[in-house]
Amino acid sequence: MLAGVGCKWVLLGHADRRHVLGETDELIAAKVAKCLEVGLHVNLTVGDTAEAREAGKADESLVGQLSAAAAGISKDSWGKLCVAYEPVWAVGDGAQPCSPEEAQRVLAMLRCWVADNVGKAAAQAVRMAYTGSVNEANAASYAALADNNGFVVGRAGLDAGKLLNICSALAEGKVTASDKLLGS
Ligand SMILES: O=C(CO)COP(=O)(O)O
Repeated sequence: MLAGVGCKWVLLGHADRRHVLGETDELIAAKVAKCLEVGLHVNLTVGDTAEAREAGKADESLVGQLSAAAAGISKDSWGKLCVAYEPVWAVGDGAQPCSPEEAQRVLAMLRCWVADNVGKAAAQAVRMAYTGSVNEANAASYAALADNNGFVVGRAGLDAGKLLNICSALAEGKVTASDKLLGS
C-alpha cells in the first residue's frame, strides 16, 4: 500500500514503537523484511535505554536489535537500509544530550558489527544516522562524525526554518569531511 502511493522510505523500530506499543525485535524484523521485499527503503532505529546503559548493557542491547533485524536482510539489500542510532536517554526536553564522541563510538561499533557479521560490502553500503534531540545548535557537531550519514529529526523538524538549517549543517559537515579525506 505504501509503495503503491509512492512512498520510498519507512521508519521502523523507533523507541516509542518498541517501548510504548510493545513491538518486539521479531515483529520489527518481519516488518523490515516485508518492506524490503516490496521495494521500500528502511530506516531501522535501534536505541539503548537509560536502564540498559546503567547496567553496562547498551552495546549488547543495540547489537541485539540490529542482529534480530539483520536475520531478514539479504546481503545485497543493505544499501536500502539506514540504521539510526537513538540514545533513548537523550530524547525529550531536559534530557542529557549524547556527546558526538559517544554517538560516533556507537555508530562505528554498529557498522563494524555489519562488517564482521554480514560483510564489508554491506557495511560500506548501509547508511548510518543519528537521532535524538538534534537541533540547529548541535547539528554541525553530529554532521561531522565519520560514521554518520544523516539525521532523524523530531521536534526541531516541526519548524521548516530550523529543519532547513539542520539540512545545511549536514551538507556542510559532509562536504568538510570529504575535503578532509581528500587532504585539502
Ligand atoms: O524521536 C526522536 C528520536 O528518535 C527524535 O525526536 P527529537 O529530535 O525530538 O528528539
